[in-house]
Amino acid sequence: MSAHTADVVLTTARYGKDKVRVFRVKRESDGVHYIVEYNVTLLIEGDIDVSYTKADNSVVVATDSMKNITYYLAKVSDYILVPEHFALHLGTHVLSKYAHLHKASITIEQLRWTRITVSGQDKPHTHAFHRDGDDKRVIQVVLEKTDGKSLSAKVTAGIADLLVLKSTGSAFEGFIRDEYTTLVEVPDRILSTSVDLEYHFAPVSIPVPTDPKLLDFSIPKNLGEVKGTVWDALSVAERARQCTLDLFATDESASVQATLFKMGERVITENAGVDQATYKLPNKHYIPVDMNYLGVDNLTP
Ligand SMILES: O=c1[nH]c(=O)c2[nH]c(=O)[nH]c2[nH]1
Repeated sequence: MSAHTADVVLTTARYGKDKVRVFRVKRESDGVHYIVEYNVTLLIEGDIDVSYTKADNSVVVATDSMKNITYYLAKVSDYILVPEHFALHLGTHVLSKYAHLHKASITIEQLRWTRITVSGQDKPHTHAFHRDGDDKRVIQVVLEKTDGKSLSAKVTAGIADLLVLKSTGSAFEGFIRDEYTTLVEVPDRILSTSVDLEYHFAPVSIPVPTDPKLLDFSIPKNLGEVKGTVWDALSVAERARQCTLDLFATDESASVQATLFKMGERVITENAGVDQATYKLPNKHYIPVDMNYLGVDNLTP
């Protein structure tokens, strides 16, 4: 809202449902189960001003209905196992169903569940899983109506809370020394951070579905031809996580900044459809305790 002396106008309006918890088991005929756990946020925009300015609820899709739509699609969508694709399906469904809505923003946070490998068995278990990390996949999809026949889709994906530490292979030297500097230069230090990554896929266009059940959302069949794009989202996510860990482990780090840039470079060069990457690597300090007063050197590794 913006205020003037004479009147107050509504400039933008957006609402929706936060943290819809979704857990889906996909049972294959060979007895193998696939599971996903998501926290889904769905926000919508469109011709909804009168619900704010005139108390007219006739344009309001209840947030409770948004939760039900999310549950319904989680049950019936073929795309549930890939959060980027599920978010595209959910947004496409909502914008096709409600003509007065123009824009949908979906965020999905995916929790880790990895198959247990039972001692003595060569294959991972068919239906038992463990949480093998606190890091999450985070997906954001913004879908907007363009010409009535198609939707423009901006998809970003990434990682949150991937906690890493290395006990050597990291230096920090040569930085500005002036009257504010107390930090000691070190050729070798412990480096730890909680990795936060967001990468942008090149924008895509999605046809508006014509099926009465609005479930004819479809993605290209031949994933081989789309390596590194949004249609290859699971492999992109695996490569992004693995190259982040690889670089963190192997880079002789001159600084967080220099290591961060190398990570971003790898994410972009390994994935043809990714045109931008943003890392946040907050330094988690492990400062050695000075024990020289006890005659013990704890400052030299
Ligand atoms: O890799 C680092 N970059 C910095 O900019 C910085 N600043 C700081 O105090 N320690 C570090 N480490």
